[in-house]
Amino acid sequence: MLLCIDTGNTNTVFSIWDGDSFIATWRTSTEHQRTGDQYYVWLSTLMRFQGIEADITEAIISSTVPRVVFNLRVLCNRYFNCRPVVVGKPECALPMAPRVDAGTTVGPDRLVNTAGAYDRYGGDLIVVDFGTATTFDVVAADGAYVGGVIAPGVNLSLQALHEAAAALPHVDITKPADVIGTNTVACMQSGVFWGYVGLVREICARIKAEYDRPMRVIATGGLAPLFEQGDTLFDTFDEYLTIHGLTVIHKYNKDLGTL
Ligand SMILES: Nc1ncnc2c1ncn2[C@@H]1O[C@H](COP(=O)(O)OP(=O)(O)O)[C@@H](O)[C@H]1O
Ligand SMILES: CC(C)(COP(=O)(O)O)[C@@H](O)C(=O)NCCC(=O)O
Ligand SMILES: [K+]
Repeated sequence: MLLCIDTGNTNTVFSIWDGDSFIATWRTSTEHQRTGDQYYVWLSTLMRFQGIEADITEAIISSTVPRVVFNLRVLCNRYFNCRPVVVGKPECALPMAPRVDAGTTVGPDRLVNTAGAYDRYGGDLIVVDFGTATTFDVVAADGAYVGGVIAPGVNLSLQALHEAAAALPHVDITKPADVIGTNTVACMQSGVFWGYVGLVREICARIKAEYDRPMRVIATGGLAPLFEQGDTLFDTFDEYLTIHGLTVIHKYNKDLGTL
């Protein structure tokens, strides 16, 4: 069975696959101090709790936080006796190389989203991933990542208001019914939520104008559903796009015979 690990700056998602069948997925916070042993205690407890007897023999890792990779490698080596494929490392081949400025390191999550989205939806896409940062990835007709946009994440924007202004509290994001807030919290939520709707709409419109071919917009990431409701920002919402991308890249490397 295959263990897929997707580490973002806030959360790390583990998922287990048996060939094309999805077995389970779990999420934990991303902390670079966590050791391989700690990951295993957490993971094996959840597996036992759900009665999953997974015989993990292969693993693939994508991490936007380079320093956690060491301990994730230890987890795979020590407890699953396998060498994980790490997206972004030279030994991990990609179905299509990114076409970006020389010397640019594209976030592995964006490469994974690109591979997953191309496999499921074909090319000419904008993938919007609502993570710690909100990324827009442009996937060309041939499936290559050809650039995009990085915007401050939704929660990051709220946190920045709280941290920079003495009188602004910590607030969770929600979709406000009205635009005109009648208290501080409602004003903040309105600013970030409706501001974000505008940000997504404007960036997608400008990408489409610049790209000059019809494109579809695919949304993913923890907060994407919040922006899905009632607004026509996206063509498709795909919660499991990144996980799917990891399975696609793993299969690609396996088929090459390099694993
Ligand atoms: N289902 C959810 N509901 C509300 N907030 C969420 C949910 N999932 C994630 N978040 C929040 O969205 C932000 C981005 O999370 P996530 O997509 O896990 O980011 P990353 O991939 O960068 O680690 C975080 O602040 C997280 O707490
Ligand atoms: C933009 C990101 C911080 C998003 O990470 P996330 O929100 O998933 O934690 C990550 O993709 C990254 O570190 N990228 C490197 C720069 C680039 O992609 O161009
Ligand atoms: K992400």
